[in-house]
Amino acid sequence: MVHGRVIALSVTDVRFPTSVDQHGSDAMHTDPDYSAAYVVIETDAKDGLKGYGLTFTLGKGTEVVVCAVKAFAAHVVNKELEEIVGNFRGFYRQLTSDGQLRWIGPEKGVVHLATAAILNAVWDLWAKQEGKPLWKLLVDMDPKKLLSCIDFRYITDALTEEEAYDILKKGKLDQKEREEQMLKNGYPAYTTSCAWLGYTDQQLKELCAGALKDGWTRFKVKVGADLPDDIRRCKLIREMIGPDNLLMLDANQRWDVQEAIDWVSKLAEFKPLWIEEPTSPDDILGHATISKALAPLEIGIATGEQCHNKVMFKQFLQAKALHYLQIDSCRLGSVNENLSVLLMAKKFQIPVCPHAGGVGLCELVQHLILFDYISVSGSLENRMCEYVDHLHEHFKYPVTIKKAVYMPPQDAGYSTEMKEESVRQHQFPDGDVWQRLISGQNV
Ligand SMILES: C[C@H](O)[C@@H](O)[C@@H](O)[C@H](O)C(=O)O
Ligand SMILES: [Mg+2]
Repeated sequence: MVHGRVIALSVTDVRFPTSVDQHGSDAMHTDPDYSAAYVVIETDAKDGLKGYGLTFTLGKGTEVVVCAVKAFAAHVVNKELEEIVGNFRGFYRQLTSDGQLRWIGPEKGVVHLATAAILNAVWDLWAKQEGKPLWKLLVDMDPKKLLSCIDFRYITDALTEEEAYDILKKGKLDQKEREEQMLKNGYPAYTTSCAWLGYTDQQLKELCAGALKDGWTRFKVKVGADLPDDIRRCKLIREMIGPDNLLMLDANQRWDVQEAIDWVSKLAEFKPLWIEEPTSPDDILGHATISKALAPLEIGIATGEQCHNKVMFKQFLQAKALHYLQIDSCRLGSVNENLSVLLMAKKFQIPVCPHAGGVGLCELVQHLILFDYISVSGSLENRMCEYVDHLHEHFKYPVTIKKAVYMPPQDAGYSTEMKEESVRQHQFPDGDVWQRLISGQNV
């Protein structure tokens, strides 16, 4: 049973200067400082457990999200935890329907990122109080209880609560076997760490050679800024990984619709499995057009890391505008909204291949994809979870990757907790790391 009354919610602006070495760089985000609005929830319960939550942001964006989290705090503080998770659908609705904050969303952008950070902390605390890793809390949960966490408003034309219940009931069959399989073999992953856009060819070669040695067989390359560069880099990486390993491309929204079709056609010889975010993440029909045009080349469309909410995912699915659905643990309204998207993907038979990386995204999303496999999709076909090898050392319960698979986390919670020392040092602008940078150079 959950217990305790929330007595405090704090939020910290935590930033890592990853742009200095071009880690995380792509065709649109050329100077990304991986950052998080980091939330801690305390209760008056005697167990002393705290809930930790975050949303992933980049540099300056963090201060705006921090402001939004503070604006939401009154909804959480002084509430009994039981009141929150006992009617989680209602609480989700309460946050997303705040009569004043809704105007600057609704359910999208900064307010939605803030909602994610807060609710991620609530889920962490819930799982900790139950003494289970979050994926296991979800796997063990009764379908009716799971459904009571989801707000179905706006999606019932695509997925009714009854249909969702049937999916979850079927998901219970052979669940135990799939759980054991995950505990033994882990969940398949791909790596993006070898080929950020700002890396030199030499770096790309070295990182790729290292990754192959570590057993990686699936690689994502950033493209979209300069075609001759893309051709050279794709050729290099395809030569290194050979014809049988998988190659994915990510343009991070760089092109117009026709431009995307023309550009990707010129990279078809490198046999990419998918092109990710070829155009504006909001352009559902544009993605559908690109998808049709690239079908003869057998290149799929992947998107989702900047898909605002379940309504957009619904339309992407209805319009047949994507082949690989990339949920994000911090862009949607936490586990609650992600559950609805996993269920819609199951109904539309589209594989979920989560977005991860950034700071903390691998730690969080591994729980969701494990639940998806064990209790919803039951399939590994065309499925893999992104992995990026940065900043795990700042987490108290970092991911365990073994030979290119995620091994299920065992510690109670949502793996969201950062090391106190890391938070202190990277707090912006007062942490030591930033003070040193500010005194030495302009940031
Ligand atoms: C700014 C970030 O590193 C993005 O480039 C990254 O999340 C990326 O789109 C990805 O798919 O991993
Ligand atoms: Mg991407």
